[in-house]
Amino acid sequence: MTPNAHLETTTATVLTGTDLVRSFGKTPALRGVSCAIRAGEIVAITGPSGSGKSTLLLCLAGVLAPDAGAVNFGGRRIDQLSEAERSRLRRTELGVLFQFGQLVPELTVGENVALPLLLSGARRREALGTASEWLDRFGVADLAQRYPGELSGGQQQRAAVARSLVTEPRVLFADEPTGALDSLAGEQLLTQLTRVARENGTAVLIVTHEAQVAAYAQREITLWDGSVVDDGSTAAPTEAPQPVATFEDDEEG
Ligand SMILES: Nc1ncnc2c1ncn2[C@@H]1O[C@H](COP(=O)(O)OP(=O)(O)OP(=O)(O)O)[C@@H](O)[C@H]1O
Repeated sequence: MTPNAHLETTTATVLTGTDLVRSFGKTPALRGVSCAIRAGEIVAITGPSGSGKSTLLLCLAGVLAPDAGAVNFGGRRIDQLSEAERSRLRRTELGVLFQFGQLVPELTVGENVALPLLLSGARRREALGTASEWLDRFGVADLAQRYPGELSGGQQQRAAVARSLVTEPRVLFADEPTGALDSLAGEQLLTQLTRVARENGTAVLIVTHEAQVAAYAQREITLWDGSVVDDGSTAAPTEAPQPVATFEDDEEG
């Protein structure tokens, strides 16, 4: 066994927030939040209304700048990037999904899903082909030619999820993604989203106040009044150090 063989079984951290502070006027939303997200893990951000969940998500996604603290993604301080650089990152390596998927009503469902690829310079035919594959993964490929207004809420949100994953981001940020859906449609969406994310190795951060939604996550980060009160790290496999081979072991072996 090599001295660092244990590292090969440790899932790498893909995103970290360190001591994040953010206020809106005199209202503190985050009071020094730190968290680490590993590649491919599905994490729920929970807590009561106003505890800072959405603010944390938006800071980690590079949508909102923290007043203090750092956000590291893939070795880069994304809180220090320009707006143009952050928005490029959100078109490529980070995906963002909101409660209402915000499909563009004038575009077909297929065009909507292809949009992030088109904005990144892909050819129309290829982008539509890839979009159709992603719609298929969410069971709505037959709706590609329709307009968003002709779809149910659940179908629209599945198309929005397909759009948020079409660039195969390393992290998907989802704010109350099932909040506008009935419980059956919400469960279908979460089942498909978590399955596809696992298949692709995409980490997913889901802001939710619903226990049923949090149950789909491997770990729960709980906020209270702008602070983390529990980050589920006792349940996380890499937080508890495992016995590893020492140099002495190697010399003996
Ligand atoms: N754009 C804003 N302008 C002013 N205050 C804001 C803004 N966004 C958030 N806040 C305040 O910051 C605090 C945290 O809000 P945030 O939306 O992050 O909480 P939340 O846990 O996501 O709440 P909810 O579950 O109700 O969506 C709240 O006091 C909220 O009123």
